[in-house]
Amino acid sequence: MIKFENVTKAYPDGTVAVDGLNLEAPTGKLTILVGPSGCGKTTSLRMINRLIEPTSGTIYLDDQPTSGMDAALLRRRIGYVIQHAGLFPHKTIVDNVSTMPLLLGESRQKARTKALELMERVGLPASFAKRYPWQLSGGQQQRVGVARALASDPAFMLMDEPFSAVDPVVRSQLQEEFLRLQREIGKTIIMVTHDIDEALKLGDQVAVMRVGGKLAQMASPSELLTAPADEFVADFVGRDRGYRSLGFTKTAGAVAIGEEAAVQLGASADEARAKALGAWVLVVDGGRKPLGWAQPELLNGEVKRENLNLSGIPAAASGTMRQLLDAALSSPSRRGVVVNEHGELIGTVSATDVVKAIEAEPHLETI
Ligand SMILES: Nc1ncnc2c1ncn2[C@@H]1O[C@H](COP(=O)(O)OP(=O)(O)OP(=O)(O)O)[C@@H](O)[C@H]1O
Repeated sequence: MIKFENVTKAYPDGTVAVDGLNLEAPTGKLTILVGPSGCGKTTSLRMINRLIEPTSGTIYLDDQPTSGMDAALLRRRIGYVIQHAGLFPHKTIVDNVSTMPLLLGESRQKARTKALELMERVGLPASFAKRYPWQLSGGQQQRVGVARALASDPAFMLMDEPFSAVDPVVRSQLQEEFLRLQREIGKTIIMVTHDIDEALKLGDQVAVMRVGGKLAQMASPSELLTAPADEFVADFVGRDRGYRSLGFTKTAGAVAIGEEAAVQLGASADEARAKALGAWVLVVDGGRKPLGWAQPELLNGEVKRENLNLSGIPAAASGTMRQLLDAALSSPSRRGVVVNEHGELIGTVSATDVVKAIEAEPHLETI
């Protein structure tokens, strides 16, 4: 656990960057600090590993005040990932990742083996080991940054805008991978971002800060969306709150899934016409994985890939109401495709049925 108790930081020029911050980041969870530019997020983070010393108040690491600890030893217990990865430019990737284990006295061989394991874990091929940071893309450098922070197997991690220097597609990929990794490693993490969507997607809990370094609200993502503490938080969390909060509402059993008579790729136009409901028929592969929708009236012979409309986004039966609604709305037939954990067709849902389920059960279990 990382705990802030009444922590204030006033810079020598009088700027109060953080003002009486009380906050607890629970063990094994990902806590996100989010807020507008200049609200004191980075200052708060850097006070934890004492790159910045608080003016007053106490920060605890598992109930021990950090002020009494040796700063260098403290930093070894805490992994630190920053924007642009902050890699050593003159060191190879494997040397970057093994820096900390070497510092901690591990043999070269062991540190190297561990570094290669970690590289694999964050999705970097071993062939990158001998490259230098400038030979990697921004997203790959960020992965190295994460691997390096994990190298000493710290219980705590601080991450300052770790995914902000890459394009939106890579960013989303890195976020997904990171979530998967965190599910395995369960570190106590505090991450800073200015992006509320990132905070809501990744955080177990989210602390919204306002300029002047005060905590506006600390809550789970779904609570922030459904019960913002005040106008500032409501504004910061942004529009589409009702819709976005559905992203935290499980579908499990709440919406009836209808049967959908699908045809396989290569089926005749006659079969497609016979099985179509309205203008559209769903097309699956040999393993019953949905491929897209076809309009039998437009078919010239058998169902081919080029006949398929691919706009529908299938939802997992175990997913959220938002995914289910999105599946229905994105489908050209307006029937949202629902799949099992192997991606095989279960059936379809209509937007009306999803909305009915939401209305019937406004307090469905949230994630
Ligand atoms: N060394 C310093 N001396 C004086 N003021 C500083 C110093 N470092 C930061 N500040 C000020 O403290 C406030 C908080 O800065 P901080 O970097 O913690 O904000 P932030 O929320 O991380 O911002 P951003 O999202 O823009 O990175 C800002 O007003 C900033 O200008």
